[in-house]
Amino acid sequence: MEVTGVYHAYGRRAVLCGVDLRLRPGVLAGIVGENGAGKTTLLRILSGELAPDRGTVRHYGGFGYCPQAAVLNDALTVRQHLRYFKVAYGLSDLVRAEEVMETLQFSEYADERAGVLSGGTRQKLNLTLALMHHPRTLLLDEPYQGFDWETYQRFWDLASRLREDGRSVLVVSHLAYDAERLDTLWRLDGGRLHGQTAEPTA
Ligand SMILES: Nc1ncnc2c1ncn2[C@@H]1O[C@H](COP(=O)(O)OP(=O)(O)OP(=O)(O)O)[C@@H](O)[C@H]1O
Repeated sequence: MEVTGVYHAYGRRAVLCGVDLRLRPGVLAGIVGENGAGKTTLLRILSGELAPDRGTVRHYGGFGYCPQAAVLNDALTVRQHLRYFKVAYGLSDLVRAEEVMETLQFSEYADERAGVLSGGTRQKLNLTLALMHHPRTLLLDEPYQGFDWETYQRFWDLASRLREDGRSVLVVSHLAYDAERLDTLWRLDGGRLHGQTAEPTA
């Protein structure tokens, strides 16, 4: 993924003021920033949900986007969500989705309606829906909110395996607890990305 000169304002409020970012294959990267720094705005632009005022975003291959708030239909079961997304992604089977469910350990909820799931389990489903087509690039907005400690560890194992498999993963969070797990960490401040590691521009 390659991002060049992205600007965005809501009315007169400038939020992004020239964001440049390159994500190579096999890189696990993070963006941190204070509340209101523009992290979600940036991810919405990277995913194509929001058009930037200026600048370009190029994806090389498919990407998955896990938004901060799960977009689930409370009346549908977990399995129905998977079937719906299988069609949307044009997949021939649910093998990858089932693998992710096993890793996150919520396969036993397959026939539960989303409306009765706990916050953490909804987030597991949200993440599975973003991952199930095995995208080249993954964009994750606060992906582990609501996860218990064990699930949190499993999430990072999953992210490491994706990296080993040559995928790129971008995790956006308001806290940098996980800096040592990342290849690259940027801070979003003043509408721009600032490098935080020895190799700031992966
Ligand atoms: N649709 C919108 N219309 C107007 N202003 C918006 C809109 N969305 C976000 N903003 C403003 O843009 C700024 C950046 O918001 P954004 O949600 O991108 O920040 P964030 O870094 O993700 O914050 P948080 O950590 O609290 O989730 C904030 O001041 C917010 O109030």
